[in-house]
Amino acid sequence: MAQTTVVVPEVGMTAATPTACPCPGSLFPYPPPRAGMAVSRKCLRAAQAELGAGMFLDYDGTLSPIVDDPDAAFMSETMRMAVRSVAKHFPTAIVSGRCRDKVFEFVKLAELYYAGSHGMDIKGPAKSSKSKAKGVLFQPASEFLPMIEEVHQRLIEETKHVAGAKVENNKFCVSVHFRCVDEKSWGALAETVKGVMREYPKLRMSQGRMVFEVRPTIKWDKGKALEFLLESLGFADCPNVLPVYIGDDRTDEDAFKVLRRRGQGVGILVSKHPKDTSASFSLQEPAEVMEFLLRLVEWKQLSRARLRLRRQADA
Ligand SMILES: O=P(O)(O)OC[C@H]1O[C@H](O[C@H]2O[C@H](CO)[C@@H](O)[C@H](O)[C@H]2O)[C@H](O)[C@@H](O)[C@@H]1O
Repeated sequence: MAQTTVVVPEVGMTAATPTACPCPGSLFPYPPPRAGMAVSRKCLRAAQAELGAGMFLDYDGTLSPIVDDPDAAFMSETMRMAVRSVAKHFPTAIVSGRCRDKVFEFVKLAELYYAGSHGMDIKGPAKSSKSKAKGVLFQPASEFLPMIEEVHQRLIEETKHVAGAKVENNKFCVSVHFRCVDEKSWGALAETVKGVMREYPKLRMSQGRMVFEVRPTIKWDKGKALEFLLESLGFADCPNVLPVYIGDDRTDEDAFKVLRRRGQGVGILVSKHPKDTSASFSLQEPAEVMEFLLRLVEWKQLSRARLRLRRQADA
């Protein structure tokens, strides 16, 4: 059954209900006073103690700033360098609503894992990697490909009269963007999309940041993708592994919930505004995400150097 959603602007949907940080020993509640560096303490401690960690990063709004044109959501070269550096120390995955090929075109790092289409298209690193899950490929919604292609065409046809609307094919799901649509037409556009959805009971509609997202009703989301990746990486039952998931959107909440339920790792919400969230920490914007990643790398390098010195002294 197609899900119905109410159109709300992204700022308007915030709910000022800060969640207390669930991590024992962590220093700052959500949202921290100055999110930027506060958030990194627990992760840094892990890096320092030579514990393993896995980085799971959403793309839009997390690694790249939100822009009007989805095809122009480029990440900066410095952000790319930060992600590349972090991936040298921790297995790193991009978990995005975008089609996997498209997000790879933006990120351009072959050594990462990519989970595109909200986790419905997972692939391990192409480049030589020491990782256990190198050859992994998982597509739980492949039977929906023809239906998604059909609904994509239908949505293009049905929304072509709405100025500013843009339909994006994300392979196992479809996005209908309304960021550039006049606010007065949002309701009508939502009705049009819902009308098409009624013909496809095996698909459902949800709402992201100024976007309607159409996808299969299967029980698969970014949270399931995160669990799949943790399993593939051999991290599932390792208390000394600290997965870090960073994301800005409603769909990232599924991943935050997984971490909370498992009592493993930390979820970090990227938002300038307080929101209802299952994340434990927040960063305000992609620039802070970059700073956080670089700090993590710095501390990891420092801890390695410290360990080397200690070993030399003990020898
Ligand atoms: O899971 P994500 O990587 O965050 O992908 C979610 C959607 O991101 C993109 O749309 C969003 O970013 C666009 C570019 O900044 C912006 O114009 C749009 O309003 C946002 O919703 C992407 O285009 C969608 O297909 C993804 O589903």
